[in-house]
Amino acid sequence: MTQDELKRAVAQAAISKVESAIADGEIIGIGTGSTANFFIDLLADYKNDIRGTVASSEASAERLKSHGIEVLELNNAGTLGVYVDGADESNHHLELIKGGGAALTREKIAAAASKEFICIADESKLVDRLGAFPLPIEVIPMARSLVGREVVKLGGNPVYREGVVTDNGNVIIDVYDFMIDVPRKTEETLNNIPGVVTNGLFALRPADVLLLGTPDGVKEMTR
Ligand SMILES: O=C(CO)[C@H](O)[C@H](O)COP(=O)(O)O
Repeated sequence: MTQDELKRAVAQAAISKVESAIADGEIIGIGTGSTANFFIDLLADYKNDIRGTVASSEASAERLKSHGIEVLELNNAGTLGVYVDGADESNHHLELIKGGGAALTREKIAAAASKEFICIADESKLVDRLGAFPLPIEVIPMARSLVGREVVKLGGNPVYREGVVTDNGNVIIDVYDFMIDVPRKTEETLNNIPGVVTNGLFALRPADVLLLGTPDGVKEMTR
């Protein structure tokens, strides 16, 4: 199976998981990225049944609207029934690295606003230890150099993601060669640097369910 076929399979499995939430009139949170895009496209079949969605990026909002699916502001949506999103890495505790698509802050907000976070990924994303994927940090532009120096003090190798501006008007620093032994601690430490909006570790609010696409079918992991 190709990677896209695995992504589509997990997106289909996630659709089955959210059917009851849709029937109950819950608002569905929608992530960002190529796996989330498969989910959005499959969700189009339910556009007449969905009360509303909240998107974690402008790109996902546009894709939802192109299918005729209602998109709400989070401030008007209350608690989300379920949030479905991809990841760049997941460990076996369902702690994640996200933000490869630069949408990490809105993704973290949507996950925090949700009763249940379902992560969808192909099997290449499951790792024993987080950190082979460079850890994204969203940074207020004037703090870029300061944050970079602080990251070096913590042992990371910060690289400015040139040409990328987030939906919130900020920049992204990707941290290479980082030892992430205790993800919750690293998440807190980085978020305490002035100028950091948030970092791409989802350990304080990990996924509740991980649907993993494998050639043998979709595997489900829970915390
Ligand atoms: O965090 C993200 C975007 O900010 C994505 O969920 C992550 O990059 C995975 O993307 P894909 O499904 O394309 O592999």
